[in-house]
Amino acid sequence: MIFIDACFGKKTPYTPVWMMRQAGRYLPEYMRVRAEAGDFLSLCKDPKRACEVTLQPVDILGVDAAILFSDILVVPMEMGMALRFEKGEGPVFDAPLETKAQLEALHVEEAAERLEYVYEAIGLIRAQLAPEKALIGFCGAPWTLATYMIEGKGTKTYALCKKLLYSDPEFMHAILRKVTEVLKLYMSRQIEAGVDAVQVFDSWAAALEEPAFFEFSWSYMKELAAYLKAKYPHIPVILFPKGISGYLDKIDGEFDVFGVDWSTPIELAKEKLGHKYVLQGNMEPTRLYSKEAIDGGIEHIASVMQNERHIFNLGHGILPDIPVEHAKYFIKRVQERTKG
Ligand SMILES: Cc1c2[nH]c(c1CCC(=O)O)Cc1[nH]c(c(CCC(=O)O)c1C)Cc1[nH]c(c(CCC(=O)O)c1C)Cc1[nH]c(c(C)c1CCC(=O)O)C2
Repeated sequence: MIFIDACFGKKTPYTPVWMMRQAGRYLPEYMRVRAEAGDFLSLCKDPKRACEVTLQPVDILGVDAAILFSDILVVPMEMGMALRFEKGEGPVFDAPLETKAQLEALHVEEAAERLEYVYEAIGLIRAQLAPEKALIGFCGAPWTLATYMIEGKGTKTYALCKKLLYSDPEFMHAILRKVTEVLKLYMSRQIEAGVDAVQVFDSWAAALEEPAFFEFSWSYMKELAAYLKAKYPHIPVILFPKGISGYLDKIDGEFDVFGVDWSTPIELAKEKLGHKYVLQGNMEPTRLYSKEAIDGGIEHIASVMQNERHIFNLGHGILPDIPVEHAKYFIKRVQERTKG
């Protein structure tokens, strides 16, 4: 698998490419299956349909890896927090985490068991995916999951999380420790079900100042990655802490690929981390609105990375109103430009 070779820094015939959020609303085929399923969470819990939408971008766009279709928030949901997705509002936990008793009541082993529908989807996908294409499993970082669990929904200020973090850091650590324990079990089960690589999304890493990032986010990412690398050395681990270009000097730990977000200059990531980790990324996702902008973005990244120790991707998820034709163009142009 060229994607897996690239994760381990091996030379590949071209730079493999996939897109974060590649299974999603910009694809009419996805919208059709979601409508059949009823709603988004029902789709996540339906292994056959989750398999179908995971495979769509591989068939339609020709990406080199599939990413499991699910959501990071199924983990706190199966730990026992009721979750709904509201139109225009995004995810909502109606009873956000406020007290130690609530934390105490959340499940660990049972949560990993209840996520059986994810493992079942992985089995179906791996059986249908072409052998040369990789299947990426994923989870949210403990910090990013904790932001939703504490705020109850997306937030601009992270006020509740930060109030807790600075006023009762021990409680914050207790939350992060419990989530990390579930993620160790969950990612082990994903690997045993058949994923070829795993990515941890720390979408809200940039909410934290430097010492807080290393204490409350990165330490748990590293702990999870080290656990998985010790247990499954053949499975590449990709870490994606979004928006932390100012902290790159202090990034370390046992993992294979560092996900570079679009706000971090790729030259800077290469200088600071390129010798230690394979880099993934980092085209500005809104460049997909224009073919000229796509060409310019690819040219810049390809000329810096030179088809070495690199996986092409966007620097965050694809937006729902991107024309499918432009997404196809991006994938094809990367594969052509990086040949040889
Ligand atoms: C923060 C986060 C979430 N989910 C995820 C993250 C981290 C990645 C990132 O930073 O983008 C991760 C995620 N969510 C989804 C995937 C599937 C795999 C993929 O194609 O990348 C992955 C990897 C499907 C999804 N997850 C969601 C959708 C849209 C649901 C729909 O309307 O069908 C999809 C395809 C819903 C979701 N899920 C989440 C939000 C905030 C939303 C609502 C956003 C919106 O409404 O646009 C939480």
